[in-house]
Amino acid sequence: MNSIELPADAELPSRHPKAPAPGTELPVHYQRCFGCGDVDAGLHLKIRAGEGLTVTGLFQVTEHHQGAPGLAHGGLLAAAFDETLGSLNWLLHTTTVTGRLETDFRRPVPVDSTLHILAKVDGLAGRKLYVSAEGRLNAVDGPLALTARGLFVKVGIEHFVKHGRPQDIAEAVDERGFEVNP
Ligand SMILES: CCCCCCCC(=O)SCCNC(=O)CCNC(=O)[C@H](O)C(C)(C)COP(=O)(O)OP(=O)(O)OC[C@H]1O[C@@H](n2cnc3c(N)ncnc32)[C@H](O)[C@@H]1OP(=O)(O)O
Repeated sequence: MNSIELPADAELPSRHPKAPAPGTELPVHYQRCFGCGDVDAGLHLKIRAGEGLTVTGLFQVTEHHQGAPGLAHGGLLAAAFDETLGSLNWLLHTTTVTGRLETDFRRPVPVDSTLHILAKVDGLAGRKLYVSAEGRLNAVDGPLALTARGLFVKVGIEHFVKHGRPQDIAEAVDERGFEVNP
């Protein structure tokens, strides 16, 4: 239950034929999402489809994201990785949720930095999607600040309907016929 190692039977899934073209900015998957949505206190991540099974995320670190004076809070950086890794769903046209996320903090991230995140799919085994990412400071080839590995688990729409706060589910259904991920 605790391992995030790519299992021997994992295979690289195919990019979905209707995946957004490389370079396309991915739509907000839920307006009130803390990671990508239109939320005052949110992360306001900008995520684009990349080549193959990759996406890129841009996280502008502001003074609202501090954990120590002038430095980004580690939990928020992990959240930025969670969101970017979760956005790989768009390439597969599947719905997954985070089962496990390991984040290695290799270098402090100052306020006013732009974190360039590159996330990729490493393999799929049954419902388990193995993913990884790296984050670099201020340029795609900037200093390496974070790396992460994640295990996302495929779920059906009932996951959200069953567990989500009813009033938010009802509003989401009203707004767009309920769709959380692509
Ligand atoms: C565009 C979208 C962007 C979205 C970005 C944001 C993404 C998120 O933050 S999602 C929110 C955070 N995550 C959650 O709330 C998930 C909470 N957890 C759950 O709901 C459940 O534990 C869930 C769905 C992950 C798995 O439960 P369930 O469906 O019953 O499946 P279960 O049988 O337990 O697990 C399936 C497989 O995954 C494995 N697994 C599940 N969790 C873990 C884990 N933490 N570590 C290792 N393996 C795990 C199980 O061992 C099992 O493996 P196998 O098939 O080999 O037996």
